[in-house]
Amino acid sequence: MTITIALPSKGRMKDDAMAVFSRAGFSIVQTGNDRSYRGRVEGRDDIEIAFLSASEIARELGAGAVDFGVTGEDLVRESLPDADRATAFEARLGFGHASVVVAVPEIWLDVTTMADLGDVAADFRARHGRRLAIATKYHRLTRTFFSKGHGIQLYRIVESLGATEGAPASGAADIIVDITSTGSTLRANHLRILSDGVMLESEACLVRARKPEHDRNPVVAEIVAKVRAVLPAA
Ligand SMILES: Nc1ncnc2c1ncn2[C@@H]1O[C@H](COP(=O)(O)OP(=O)(O)OP(=O)(O)O)[C@@H](O)[C@H]1O
Ligand SMILES: O=P(O)(O)OC[C@H]1O[C@H](OP(=O)(O)OP(=O)(O)O)[C@H](O)[C@@H]1O
Repeated sequence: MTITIALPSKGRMKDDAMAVFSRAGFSIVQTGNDRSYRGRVEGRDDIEIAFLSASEIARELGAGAVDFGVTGEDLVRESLPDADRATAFEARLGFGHASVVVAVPEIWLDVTTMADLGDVAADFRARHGRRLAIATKYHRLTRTFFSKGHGIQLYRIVESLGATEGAPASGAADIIVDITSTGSTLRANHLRILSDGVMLESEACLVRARKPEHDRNPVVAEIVAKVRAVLPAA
């Protein structure tokens, strides 16, 4: 059985993922040209590489269409209803660090915690005639964090696929849930992270699709062991 590893098809995440595999002894060559979405590992015809977008990798892992993937934990948890049942996070790779956060306009001076936000949400309709609107592309993570984590049920999610931080200023939403790394986009848009508003601290991970046949496949164990061996001790 050939083992398929899905790697990000572009950007720093692609370069960093290829570098980890190379250090682990799997030297990846893109077949065809630079734009090709297929690759192989030098000297190994039992491993196949697929280059996909980071969010596609999460979905393909969920569908079991690939055996391994390198992608952000945020995308796996957002894409899959029961990420830990469908996949195994085999290694945290030490790059692609970003946090998924709840951020409110800086001028909401008396809203510093999720409990404060719960109070705002509870009487938002009475005050404004509508529910609190949250702009995000992280629907599943937001629902879980707000409803299960903090008992906040009164809100509406506004789909946002880009420039999410601009939504409060444009009036498209009241607050946001988005990814941040340096925080500069939030600051530029006069938004502030709630003190307990970090939903997930994500980074790129080596993720395995859970499949029964992996248990007795030495190549699966080899890939996990060799990648783990080149990571700095946690
Ligand atoms: N500053 C950052 N901004 C956005 N994503 C980041 C940042 N730092 C790390 N990441 C991580 O990178 C991943 C997203 O990568 P990318 O934008 O390439 O994915 P994608 O949304 O699938 O791409 P595409 O827009 O082509 O569909 C996420 O896991 C995210 O956590
Ligand atoms: O905290 P910061 O360092 O300012 O980074 C956060 C920003 O980076 C991402 O945008 P990016 O353009 O990288 O990707 P996206 O638009 O696909 O989300 C993200 O959506 C934020 O807007």
